[in-house]
Amino acid sequence: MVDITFCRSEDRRLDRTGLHYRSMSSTWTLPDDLQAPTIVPEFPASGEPLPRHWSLCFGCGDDQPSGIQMTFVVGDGASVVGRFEVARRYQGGPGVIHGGILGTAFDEAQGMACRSVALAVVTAHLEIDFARPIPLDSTLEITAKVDGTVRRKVYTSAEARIVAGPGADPDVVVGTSRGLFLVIDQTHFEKVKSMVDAVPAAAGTAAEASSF
Ligand SMILES: CCCCCCCCCC(=O)SCCNC(=O)CCNC(=O)[C@H](O)C(C)(C)COP(=O)(O)OP(=O)(O)OC[C@H]1O[C@@H](n2cnc3c(N)ncnc32)[C@H](O)[C@@H]1OP(=O)(O)O
Repeated sequence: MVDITFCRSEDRRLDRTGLHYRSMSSTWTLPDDLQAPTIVPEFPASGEPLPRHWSLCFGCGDDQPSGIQMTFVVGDGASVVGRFEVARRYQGGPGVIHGGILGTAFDEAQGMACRSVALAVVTAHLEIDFARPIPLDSTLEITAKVDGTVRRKVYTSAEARIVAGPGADPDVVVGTSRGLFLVIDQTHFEKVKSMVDAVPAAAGTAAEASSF
């Protein structure tokens, strides 16, 4: 059997403290013309809750019972801190979170961080390193930030830690992510907004869907 520890190149190895996790990504580079994030006035102050962006969203919607219902507070600068419980229905491998659920959480958190610089964005590219198994029944915290912008492009990154329940250790990074989001305008959802759960008035309005 191959020991993958010895197959990793230097920049793919984990720091054993878990504190200084080095990215495994070979494709992600920040552009030379990256601009520092300019925070929009609508973004709440550090420590304030950041409301869900859409009530039916699988990541944060409180009218979406099948979703992971992440909650957020604003962090320092262009950052957010999101949390959710790793429910047993999110199981992938025996006893641990499904990778796609962790992907959802990163997508949601990095998208929410983009609200510091833009009113609406969509994900264009997302890449994840799964660093440690994440047990069911744990509470996962995702810290996400905007690293910078180039025109409509918003470059983000995030780290996940288990902060309560099985495996809790806030000093260990259990996953990391990098993502590119694109700022959109109201026309982006024009063609699909009538499809919103077939009952937009019950859980959110078409106007709300337009603003995402
Ligand atoms: C603020 C509220 C948000 C709250 C959180 C939400 C969390 C959840 C977010 C989601 O899950 S959104 C759902 C998943 N994503 C989508 O459905 C997006 C589907 N894709 C698209 O609609 C379009 O591809 C997209 C809007 C992303 C880009 O199309 P555009 O026509 O607007 O972009 P364009 O082709 O003009 O490219 C603009 C720039 O982005 C670059 N770009 C676009 N897509 C890229 C990509 N995939 N990878 C790398 N670069 C990309 C492109 O090269 C170019 O760079 P330059 O400005 O330097 O020339």
